[in-house]
Amino acid sequence: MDIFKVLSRGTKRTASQPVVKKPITKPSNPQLYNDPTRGVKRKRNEQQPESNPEADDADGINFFAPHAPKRQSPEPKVQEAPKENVSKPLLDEEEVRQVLRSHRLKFTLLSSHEAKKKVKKSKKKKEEVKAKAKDVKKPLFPQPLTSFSDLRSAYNISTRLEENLAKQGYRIPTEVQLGSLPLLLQPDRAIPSTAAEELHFTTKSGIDFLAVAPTGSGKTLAFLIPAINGILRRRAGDATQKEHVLEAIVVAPTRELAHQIVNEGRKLAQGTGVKIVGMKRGMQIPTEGQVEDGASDEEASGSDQEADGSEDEVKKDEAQKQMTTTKTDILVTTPMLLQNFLKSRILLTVKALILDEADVLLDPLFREQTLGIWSACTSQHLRLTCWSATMGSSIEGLVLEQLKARESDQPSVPLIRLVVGLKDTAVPSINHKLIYTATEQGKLFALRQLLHPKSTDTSMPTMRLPFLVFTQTIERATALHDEIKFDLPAEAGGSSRIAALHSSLSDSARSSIVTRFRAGEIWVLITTDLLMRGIDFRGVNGVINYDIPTSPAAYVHRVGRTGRAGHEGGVAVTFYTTEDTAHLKSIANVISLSEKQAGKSAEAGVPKWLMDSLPKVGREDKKKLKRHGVESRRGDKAVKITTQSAWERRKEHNKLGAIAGSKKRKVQEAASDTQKADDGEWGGIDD
Ligand SMILES: Nc1ncnc2c1ncn2[C@@H]1O[C@H](COP(=O)(O)OP(=O)(O)OP(=O)(O)O)[C@@H](O)[C@H]1O
Repeated sequence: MDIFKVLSRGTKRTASQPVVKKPITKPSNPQLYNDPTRGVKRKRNEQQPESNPEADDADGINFFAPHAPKRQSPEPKVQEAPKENVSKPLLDEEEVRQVLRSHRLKFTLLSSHEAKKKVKKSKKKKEEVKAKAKDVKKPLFPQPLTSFSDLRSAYNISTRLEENLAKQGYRIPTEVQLGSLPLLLQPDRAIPSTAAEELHFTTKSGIDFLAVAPTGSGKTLAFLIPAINGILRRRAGDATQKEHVLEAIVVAPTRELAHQIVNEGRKLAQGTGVKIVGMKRGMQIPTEGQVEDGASDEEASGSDQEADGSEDEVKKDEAQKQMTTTKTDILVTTPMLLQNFLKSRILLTVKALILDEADVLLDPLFREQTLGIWSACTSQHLRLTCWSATMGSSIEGLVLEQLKARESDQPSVPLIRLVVGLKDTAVPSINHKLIYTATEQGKLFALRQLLHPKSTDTSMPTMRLPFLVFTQTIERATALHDEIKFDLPAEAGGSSRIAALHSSLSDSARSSIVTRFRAGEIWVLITTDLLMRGIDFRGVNGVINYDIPTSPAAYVHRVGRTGRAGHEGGVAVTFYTTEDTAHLKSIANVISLSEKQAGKSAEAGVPKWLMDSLPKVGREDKKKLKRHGVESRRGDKAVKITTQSAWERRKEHNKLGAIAGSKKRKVQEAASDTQKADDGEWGGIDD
């Protein structure tokens, strides 16, 4: 079997691949592949939905199978509108509660602006104020999405979008999709008006939304489907709209993640007429109300018109602007790229602002740029959605504060939070392992044992390539790469199989490494926290925290690069030395909570003696660690990963490089000899 194919094999079936009957192998990750109606006690006389034989065959576990797809015309209409009438009956309240409970979905109304207004009116009556204030955080029980077929039958999504989902091989909604899609597609249908009235809010103008769901649980689809469908729906109501109008912005912390979202979005939007573009340096997008630039433009054009031939020049200028301006419906960007472009410009047309990895986007590192983008989106109809696997209460507080600040210009919109499973825990299907080494060199030794497992290494977990190795700094990533790049034998590809990826590389180098890793050409990718969030490398079998993560959230995101989309067998190894023990407790807590969640003994990842002996980490120390990492790994000295001197290392590498080069040359020579021999035999056809 071709090793490259094995390494790059994805979980999804593409349209071109045939449906193959296979034995039922249900992945264990409870975030995926669940029966969305689990827990619902169905009434006897209830009509059973028709099953979709293809979906049944492919998964064998789709108990609530989608309706057989209606026949479509061979080439569906571009920009097809979502249909208007809705007939699918809703689940009753008891059924809704059962489904949400069994999938561990918890919805909370974080703010209801109307309730606050009422509180203000009755300011004098203290008790009443207290009672109303309690109303502000209330559990909610919105309708769940019982199957992807309901997206069309109950929530009006465009047929083309529904088809694209099926084409991508998505059969059953994940838990975060199950919980969020009805609310984001049609909040007034997902939450009955009586429930909203009871809590003094209305969903007429939509909702703002926070979702906290494990890594690899399908949050990208959960925000892309409503974004694309919202554009199609609005477009259907405005026949005059011919051009692409920027209606949704997705902000992600890294270029790699932004690029990935663009790709996912384009697959979903194929044939719908919705355009998705990734922001680039120097790119122009149409803006309105350019407070500073707009004024000078007017002045300039006024004076131009007075001069001879100026009208033509103005037209030329306009045409030039039009040509260089990128028109799109959805823009995916990093905070820095868009904020640098925006400066004082305003985006009036944007109706959806999506913050992927919202906690880091609203962290001090990116806060200014993210808030800058948010305040540039001045539409009254702007709705915010925030997504992450980890979300501290301070981030929720910040979102609430910002929404309140915009309250005077906005209609009354509730902020609803969805938490899937336990808040801030890693994907439970991963096997977590903490490995102690006394020294830094011990870590290198242990890493080599993982690279070249021997049957005698019983203390070491078995890790299958490919894997990701996280270090604390760029310098350490580079140094570790230098150290181990010749560790794999030349016959297996040698140094070409190991790469380092960090932010000081050029854009093209970064994207080439990501492409090669996705294609299975690179087997060990050494990186920094640049790659810890959002990146979906489906074939990754293991994550090695060569240097400990600097926060529990960083642990969750780093190890979440494996065990994605229900895949079992992912291994997360964290090395720690004596210097790390002071910081380890909060990470050990996440590990033991994840193990418990997976139904394993809490001691499986962290032995009790270790947990008991680890010191509590103080608030200030946590902050310091998050900001600067482990002290001893900063600065020049920390870069040294090996005991060998640079000279010795270089000598050894040169030797290994020469051996690898000579082997490669021999192989090439042998190949060219064969070619020559072949040529000789063939003789050629002379023209
Ligand atoms: N309903 C589904 N059925 C099967 N696979 C799915 C489904 N939804 C998403 N996936 C797959 O799950 C993988 C992870 O999805 P995604 O990248 O959206 O996760 P995420 O929740 O955003 O993770 P992270 O928190 O790490 O960013 C992707 O490969 C995606 O194609």
